[in-house]
Amino acid sequence: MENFWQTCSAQLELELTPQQFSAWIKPLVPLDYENGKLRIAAPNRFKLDWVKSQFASRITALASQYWEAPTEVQFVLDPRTNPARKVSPPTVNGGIGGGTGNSVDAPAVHVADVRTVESPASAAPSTANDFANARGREQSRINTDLTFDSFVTGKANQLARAAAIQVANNPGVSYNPLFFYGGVGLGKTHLIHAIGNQVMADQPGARIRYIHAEQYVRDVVTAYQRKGFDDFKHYYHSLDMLLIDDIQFFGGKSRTQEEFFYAFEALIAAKKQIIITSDTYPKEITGMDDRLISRFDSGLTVAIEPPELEMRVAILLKKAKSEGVTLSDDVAFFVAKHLRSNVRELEGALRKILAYSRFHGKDISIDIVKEALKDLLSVQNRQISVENIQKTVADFFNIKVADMYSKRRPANIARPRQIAMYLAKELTQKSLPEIGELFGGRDHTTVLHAVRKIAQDRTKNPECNHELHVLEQTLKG
Ligand SMILES: Nc1ncnc2c1ncn2[C@@H]1O[C@H](COP(=O)(O)OP(=O)(O)OP(=O)(O)O)[C@@H](O)[C@H]1O
Repeated sequence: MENFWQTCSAQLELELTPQQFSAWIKPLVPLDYENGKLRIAAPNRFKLDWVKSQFASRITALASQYWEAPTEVQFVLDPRTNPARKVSPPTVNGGIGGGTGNSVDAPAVHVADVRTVESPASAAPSTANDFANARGREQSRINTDLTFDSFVTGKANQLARAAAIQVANNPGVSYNPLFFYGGVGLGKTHLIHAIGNQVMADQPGARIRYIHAEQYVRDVVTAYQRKGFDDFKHYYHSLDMLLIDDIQFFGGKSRTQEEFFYAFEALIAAKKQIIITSDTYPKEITGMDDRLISRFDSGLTVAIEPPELEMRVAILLKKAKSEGVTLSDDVAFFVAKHLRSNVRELEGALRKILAYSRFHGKDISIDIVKEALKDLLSVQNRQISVENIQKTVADFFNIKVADMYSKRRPANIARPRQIAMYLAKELTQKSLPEIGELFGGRDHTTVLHAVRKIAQDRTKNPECNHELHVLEQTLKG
């Protein structure tokens, strides 16, 4: 059973984001396996319900595959962390998300769960004492692996890294807040942990806190339930540095935004550093209060772009080296040429290659890579993704990928965006509404307009036709 759990965890780690993996899968403990029934313990009811709804079918499939027989997976509360205890009763109407003036922003999917669980924000300090004691490295939630040393620099992120170093050297002084934005898996989280690590090393007593925006929302919910806003405020307002990740999750959550606004004002006034990440630039975050948007933009806002080829190669070589493996340049180039979207994808591919070569006892060569990444490469070859189209078109017209999702309309951005929409319709199976969604939540009629306009231009304008031809060839590889 232990072996199964290792295999299953390794697989899920590949499939999920690091945050998802460490929040949901890591805390699970396999208990026993008997007569085709596997029991897995979760640390609390909140996690149990969430894991059951989100991951049960995947874990069941992996278990059935492993034991080569249909397996029933049962999730139970971990008896060690849950001696029969009283759970506070659900609040009645008017509680979380009740639509009253007092409502608070439960994370959309968790509303029912959050009400009944003692500590939904299991990673968050939950009592006055915990808040008061939230000191030091452990409480800061800084990941010590994510440092400037392990961060590879290239054109795509050199500005962001320079700003990060500047802020790490002069927290609260140079740029406040510092705001990083960019697509998934491009190193935003890594970079803010790197700042945290450096400041922690320079000032060991500093009260630093890294928090994912979803967790902050849950902290607000918990504070609301326990009438603990004084502790909450005291904790967040007295930090020396707040690193808040993926702030787009605050969109539409007005109570969270209000609390964050107070924390923001208090910290900035006290010259305490705030660093924020988001998948898009401040003005583009949907459902965000204008006062917050203007404050986000009041320090320095820097983009992190998808890594270029040389940087992808450097990342692969460095990551392999840290695993004690030397990759040949040929192999690194091969992988980097085929996988272009983000660093997380590169890491996943490298893990697969290393596992494959260890398992088969063979040295890593291009043939081994082709075998190990068979599924990934065939998907890449067969399917052109909208993400890929956006990146290729942005590169071609020398604009930022983020402009593909942005609401900005200058012609030098609007036209490439229309071309990307046209290509998305031509080269993928996506519907107009799906494409609109992938271009920053635009309406399908906007996509339709773009598709028609570019199709028409193509017939009339040879230069446009040529551009599209080049782009199509590039995308088809
Ligand atoms: N420039 C880089 N050098 C080395 N590793 C990197 C770099 N950029 C990203 N990574 C690694 O890639 C993985 C994904 O990066 P990270 O989690 O920081 O992305 P992100 O931009 O925060 O994405 P998301 O918005 O999905 O959370 C991490 O393991 C990180 O260490």
